[in-house]
Amino acid sequence: MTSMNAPLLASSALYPPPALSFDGVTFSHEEKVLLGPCSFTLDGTGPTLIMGPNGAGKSLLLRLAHGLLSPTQGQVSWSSEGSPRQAMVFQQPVLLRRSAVANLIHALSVNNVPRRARAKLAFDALERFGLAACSDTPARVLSGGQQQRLALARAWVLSPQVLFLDEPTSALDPAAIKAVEAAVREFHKRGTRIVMTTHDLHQARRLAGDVLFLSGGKVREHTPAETFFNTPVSREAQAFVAGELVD
Ligand SMILES: Nc1ncnc2c1ncn2[C@@H]1O[C@H](COP(=O)(O)OP(=O)(O)OP(=O)(O)O)[C@@H](O)[C@H]1O
Repeated sequence: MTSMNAPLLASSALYPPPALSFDGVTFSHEEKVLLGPCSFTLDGTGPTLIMGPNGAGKSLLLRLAHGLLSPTQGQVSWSSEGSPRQAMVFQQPVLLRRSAVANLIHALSVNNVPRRARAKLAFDALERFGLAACSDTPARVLSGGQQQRLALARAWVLSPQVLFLDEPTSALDPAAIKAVEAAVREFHKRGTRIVMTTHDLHQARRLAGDVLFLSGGKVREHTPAETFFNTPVSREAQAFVAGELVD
């Protein structure tokens, strides 16, 4: 599912993208602290890859950043005035029961893009993401990789300043993973802030500008990617990079 929560501008994303700050953010459920307290700022060029073992709190952090969850304590803020235009792509894309192109046109319509501009924007995005031949195919009949590219195309037409991706390739084969990574690079080149979770160390090495490493609901490390992979500081990150089983 792609969700937008700021007015859509006709232009592409503005550069540099807004910085994201967590200030003492905690998320608790039934009195149990699941995440935090977390304090960090994402103000580099990224992409930011969020890594850590199962249950570390990666998805919670992404959902708090995107505003799908509210912190129990602390504040999530942006350097921009108000919340930037942002989209989120999930592991399992949520697509409407209609054609690929109609999914994009619907997204443009609900974001108040003028009717006359919608078809061109939609077809251009399908072409960019290698889906031109599938424009009339029902979205839910597309392969998993095509569906994920359609979810990315739907985000693309809305020119987000920030794109969150939660394990977008964990259900895909290598060719589909390559296509999704190429799409992520396209967003990055356009100046969109990318914040993405992955379990895949190789993928993180290919994509990351910086790495935010979580374990046990805490941020253990936030460093440039090179530092994270070559000289991780925390014991947890050292074990993770070494491929040991971390919990
Ligand atoms: N809405 C929620 N309410 C209660 N508990 C939750 C909620 N969302 C997640 N949790 C719990 O919070 C912890 C962190 O979950 P989260 O999904 O963020 O981990 P993760 O690092 O993304 O893990 P994985 O790599 O397995 O996807 C887990 O113990 C999970 O069961």
